Amino acid sequence: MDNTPSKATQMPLEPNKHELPERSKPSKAKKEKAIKPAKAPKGPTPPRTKREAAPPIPNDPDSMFKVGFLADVYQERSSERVITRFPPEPNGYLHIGHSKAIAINFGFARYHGGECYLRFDDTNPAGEEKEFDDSIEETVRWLGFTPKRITHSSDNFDRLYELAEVLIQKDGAYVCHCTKAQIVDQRGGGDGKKPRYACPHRSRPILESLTEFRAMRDGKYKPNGAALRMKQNLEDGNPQMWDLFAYRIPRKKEEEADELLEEDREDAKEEDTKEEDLAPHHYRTGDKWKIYPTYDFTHCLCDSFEGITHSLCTVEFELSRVSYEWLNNKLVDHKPMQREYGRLSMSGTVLSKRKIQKLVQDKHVRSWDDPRLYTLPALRRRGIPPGAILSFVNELGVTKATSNIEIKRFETSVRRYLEMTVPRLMLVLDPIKVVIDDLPDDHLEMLELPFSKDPAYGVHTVPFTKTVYIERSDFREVDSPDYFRMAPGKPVGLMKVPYPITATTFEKHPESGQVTVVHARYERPAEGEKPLKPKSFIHWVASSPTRKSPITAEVRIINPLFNSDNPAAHPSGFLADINPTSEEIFPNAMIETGFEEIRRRAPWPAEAGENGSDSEGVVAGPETVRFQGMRMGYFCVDGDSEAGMEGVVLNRIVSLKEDTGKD
Ligand SMILES: Nc1ncnc2c1ncn2[C@@H]1O[C@H](COP(=O)(O)OP(=O)(O)OP(=O)(O)O)[C@@H](O)[C@H]1O
Ligand SMILES: NC(=O)CC[C@H](N)C(=O)O
Repeated sequence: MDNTPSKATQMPLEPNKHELPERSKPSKAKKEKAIKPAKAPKGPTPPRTKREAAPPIPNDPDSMFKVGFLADVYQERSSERVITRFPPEPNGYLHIGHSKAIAINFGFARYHGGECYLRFDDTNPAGEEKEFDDSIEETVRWLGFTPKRITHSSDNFDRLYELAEVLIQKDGAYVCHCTKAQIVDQRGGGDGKKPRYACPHRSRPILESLTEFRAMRDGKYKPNGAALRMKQNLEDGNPQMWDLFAYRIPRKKEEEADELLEEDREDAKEEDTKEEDLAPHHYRTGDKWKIYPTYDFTHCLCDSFEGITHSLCTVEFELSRVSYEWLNNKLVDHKPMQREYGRLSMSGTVLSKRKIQKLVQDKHVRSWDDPRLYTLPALRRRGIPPGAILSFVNELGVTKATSNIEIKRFETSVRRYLEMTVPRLMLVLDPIKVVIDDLPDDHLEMLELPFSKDPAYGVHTVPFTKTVYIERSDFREVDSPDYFRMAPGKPVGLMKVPYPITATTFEKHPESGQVTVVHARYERPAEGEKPLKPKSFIHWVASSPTRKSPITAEVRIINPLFNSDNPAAHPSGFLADINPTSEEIFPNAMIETGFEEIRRRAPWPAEAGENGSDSEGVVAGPETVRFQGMRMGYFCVDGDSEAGMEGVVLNRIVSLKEDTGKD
């Protein structure tokens, strides 16, 4: 029997989601007012975009449960203790969309004083792995949720099998040997518009189906040679009632045709031919089973076994609600209530496992957790705090409509969160040396810098010496009246340094012509004179071997991985839409010494889920070392860093929302 996927809403030929793409996702100053954009020389220019208009952050992190869709869902069934589940298939890493499902399922239970289980929906052995199981669990904990129980659909394989026999005995299922084409025809053809008619096997005697089902179990049939179908209602207008599969004999390698890339499609076919007779190996049950229950048979029953009260899933399962209830009514007493909410999808990126795999395989990105991706491990590595993700989801709210979100909006939300939470320090991405000639060689002044606008964060000290480094883009060889940073003859403030400095001369590399050193004068006023007031202040770091300053680092600036909002729609394929400057590397960045304290105190502030010492959270990784690099953005330490203060690698989490000069 051919198992090629088909349009689910019209023709639910194979009830496993991998065989049913179409049940599927909707096609898927002291503000320095004086600082003006300047034509900077090469190098990073501090961000100067206007403040993005963004919706206000709901003050209440539980607002999504108090009003709207989820409040209504609760009202429908409020008399029992709430039990929910988050049911991922362990066949890949979770992505941003899953954070909504996690926030909803775990959050709903927590809000109502109930419990939520993490259930691995492992009914499709091809592609499921323990590695994904582990990663998913860690991600859920990283988001700050503790599953009350961790279960697997496969825990119930014996019980499900027994119930399948019961269903046959109740004349509610039959073994079918039709080909895919025959089944399509029985269901009214490809568009479902022709008359529907019963499968010839539908009327076979109960005992015969029972014998054949046992034969399926015992290996008499090759993959797809027979299937157990539910005897539903062909008259019903809902395709989810047209005798869905309950059990199937899968091939070793399954196609996920909804996501299959053209180039992979050919490979997959070849492999399928070679391996088609091999039974798949399940990562938990091994080779015990040759037959596997479908999603439609499994999910509702497992929900019932676990005492789930509210089974919350995404809208593509709305039509499935009827079959969900039909089967539970036939076989079990406890009846969970399925309700469907809108998916969260991100534009400007790809979330499909196969596409991400291709990006990794072809080395467009380093790995599945490359910070340019929108898998949750990638967002974690990029330094986005779990709280920022939850706040983003809460901000969007929950309705039945799909939230199609632009990367820009997500970043605005993250930026706002970081602005209120992380400490600040000075970091120079692309340094240029400044020698303040009139300061003594051994000048060492310790200056106090606050870690935040919030005094609770405290202060730290940084050395100020004769040699400092500033951002290359903060210097211009030729001054102009509309330029307010460093240029010959123009005083500029160094943040928190008592007096301004004025560039006097500069040296250039004979070949590259690049400025190598700027010489400056310290504008200490003579007795009785008023100090000069610079029009702008720039960030800097000092050179002080005794104070171990600066700390050097490689900084990776994360830009969008794709040029367009819809990479999948690119006529030459999504790979053709890759942004060649999705990652900019600054190998010689410099950080001031406050970094040591931030690193020591991380996670600072502590985030739910990053509480390394607590067995329920996850071990705080390098990404929990987060700070605002003043005027430059928000940064975190990348796992590629070495352990000490040498070999630090930073990722820029997001740029700053404000124009330059914000202290
Ligand atoms: N984009 C999304 N928005 C909201 N919820 C989602 C999204 N994607 C998956 N979910 C929900 O997360 C839960 C676990 O999903 P699972 O990993 O099994 O789904 P999936 O549809 O295979 O995901 P994928 O997008 O990786 O194909 C399900 O309840 C599913 O409905
Ligand atoms: N009902 C659901 O939440 C569906 C979960 C299921 N693992 C999926 O395919 O997406």
